[in-house]
Amino acid sequence: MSKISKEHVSSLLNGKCDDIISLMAAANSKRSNSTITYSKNVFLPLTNICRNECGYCTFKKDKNDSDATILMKPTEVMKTMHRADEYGCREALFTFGEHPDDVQQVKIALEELGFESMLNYLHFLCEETLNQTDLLPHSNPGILKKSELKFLREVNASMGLMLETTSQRLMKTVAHEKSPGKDPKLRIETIENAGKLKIPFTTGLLIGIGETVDERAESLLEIRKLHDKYGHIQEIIIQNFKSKPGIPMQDFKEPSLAEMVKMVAVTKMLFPDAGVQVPPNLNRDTTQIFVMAGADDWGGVSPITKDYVNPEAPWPELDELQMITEELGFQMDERLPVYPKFLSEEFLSDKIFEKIGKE
Ligand SMILES: O=c1nc2n(C[C@H](O)[C@H](O)[C@H](O)CO)c3cc(O)ccc3cc-2c(=O)[nH]1
Ligand SMILES: C[C@H]1O[C@@H](n2cnc3c(N)ncnc32)[C@H](O)[C@@H]1O
Ligand code: MET
Ligand code: SF4
Repeated sequence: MSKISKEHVSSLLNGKCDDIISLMAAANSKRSNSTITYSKNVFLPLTNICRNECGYCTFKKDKNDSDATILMKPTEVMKTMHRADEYGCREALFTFGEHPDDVQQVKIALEELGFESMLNYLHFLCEETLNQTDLLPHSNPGILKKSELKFLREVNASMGLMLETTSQRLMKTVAHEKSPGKDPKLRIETIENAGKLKIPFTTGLLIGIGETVDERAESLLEIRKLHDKYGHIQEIIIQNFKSKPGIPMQDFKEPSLAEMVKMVAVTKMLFPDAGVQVPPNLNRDTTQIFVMAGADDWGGVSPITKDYVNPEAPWPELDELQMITEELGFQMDERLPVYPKFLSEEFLSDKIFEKIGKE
């Protein structure tokens, strides 16, 4: 499968009705069992200050905005963490703006707490999480250097970075023109370094931000290439762009159901050895179709926090997810933020391995 050409992938992504139905059936047959996995998580948006300005994002705030979170304090983070622990959550998802400490206000807030940098603070919070709760950290803080990945690996069960797209062209369009951190070269480098360091890794694509079908094919093949080389990709998120009032891309058309179905099915065809996630909260009415097209993971679902990146899209209740899963003849299966095949000393730091091993 890894020898498949870009032309072939593009032609699958351009398929019409009958082709799509065959593609869905083929992708559905690639699943390894009849379970749809999910992770019970808590979302910790440590800061919404970000050096980038993606044309689709409402998460990032300006430092002067009244609703900016310059920095969540340790007491606030750990209070939410303990509540998550009581609810039985197992994943602490640390997602926030990229290089926030380039901004003076964040830098000062960190210094007041005694931290030199955002990543030192993140490391501290991950360690506190491991020491005080049963949750396992999964951090997704944007692009990282190899040394930074190595430092965070000690205290993360897995890490994540959306590739978004391999399209260099989008660096000159409204999607990414103000986002140096979305340069595909830098994102690929981060994912590659995570592979060298044997970090179980979640990545994904954002569909509908101006990329062409060929560029979608190229993006999938790039992830396939990285996974062939390092074997560290645990999950691929196929995320559909949601238009929101006030964003620079508000007039962009959201991807159609057919486009998304083809994308999900082709992803499962190319990655029978990884989870394929379509966020259920962004597809309330169409979620089951993606399962029929080969998706096998619901991602992080939180009983106590919202999706701060898409706050207008509440996560379905677990009961509802269970109903729509079982209606299709599948079973829900809770997973940790690290997939079972990576539960080894090779892919986990001593600290994480010991913590999980004690269960
Ligand atoms: O709830 C969300 N979880 C997001 N997650 C978490 C994800 O849903 C799950 O927690 C992972 O499946 C954990 O393995 C991300 C994880 C990444 O590594 C990279 C990007 C995302 C993006 C989101 C997101 O927009 N919303
Ligand atoms: C955390 C992830 O959320 C995604 N993201 C950011 N903004 C949007 C949007 N408007 N619609 C869908 N996904 C979005 C990006 O892919 C980012 O990496
Ligand atoms: N800012 C990071 C990125 O875009 C994390 C997700 S968006 C809040 O990669
Ligand atoms: S998507 Fe991430 S990198 Fe882009 S502006 Fe939003 S927070 Fe920053």
